[in-house]
Amino acid sequence: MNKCSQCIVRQFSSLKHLTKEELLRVSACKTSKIIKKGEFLFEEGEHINGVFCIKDGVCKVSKMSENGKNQIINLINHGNIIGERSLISNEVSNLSAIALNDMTVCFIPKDEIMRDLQMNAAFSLDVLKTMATSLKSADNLIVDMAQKSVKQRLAESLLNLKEKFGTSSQGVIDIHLSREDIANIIGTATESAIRLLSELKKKGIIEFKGKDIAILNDQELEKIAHGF
Ligand SMILES: Nc1ncnc2c1ncn2[C@@H]1O[C@@H]2COP(=O)(O)O[C@H]2[C@H]1O
Repeated sequence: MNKCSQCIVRQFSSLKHLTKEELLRVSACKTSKIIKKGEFLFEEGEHINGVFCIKDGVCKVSKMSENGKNQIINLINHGNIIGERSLISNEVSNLSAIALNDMTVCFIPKDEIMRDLQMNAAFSLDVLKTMATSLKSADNLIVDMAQKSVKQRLAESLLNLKEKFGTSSQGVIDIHLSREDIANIIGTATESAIRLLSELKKKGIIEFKGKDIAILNDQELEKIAHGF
């Protein structure tokens, strides 16, 4: 079994604050899992009973509304922990998490994480900091949804995706998203997302390489994102 103390992604998450003894206990009770592209880590309404530490791969966290529309709240990659909110609030998960590509994750059971949260203030504070940051991004998402046009949200999302995932050697944004995923990030119908992407392509601002997208003119996209 891989030891948490030797895990390279630990430095990116709150787990970096755990002591040697705490890490040994976590290593002893965690389970490593491979989650294939398209599989659920957990579903909305499920008792997760622990947290997932993402070692490799990316998942989307999303919520299904009553009218059957799916809103992607965030894309979460390696070095992050997910599932901490419902663990702390002792509720079922408010969101689903689905793998966007093959993932390697470690599941740490609730009892161990609760014990660490109670005993290790630096760890708890870091978990709080992460939750505060994601609350801030959720604030921004609400305002963007209410005040920005779909076109602005698309431009902003493409720039954010490029910043977060970088570009591959082919020059495309280095995360494979379906057109439906893009629509679910910006909160519109898939057909509208496709139409707006084609408009950006016609203007030479982006280009398609297969299903993937390369940004050719960041400045123009910034202008659109700001409503110009
Ligand atoms: N805006 C966000 N940014 C990053 N992570 C989030 C965001 N919203 C939810 N999550 C994570 O997704 C998880 C879904 O299950 P939980 O609510 O237990 O815990 C949540 C967080 O770990």
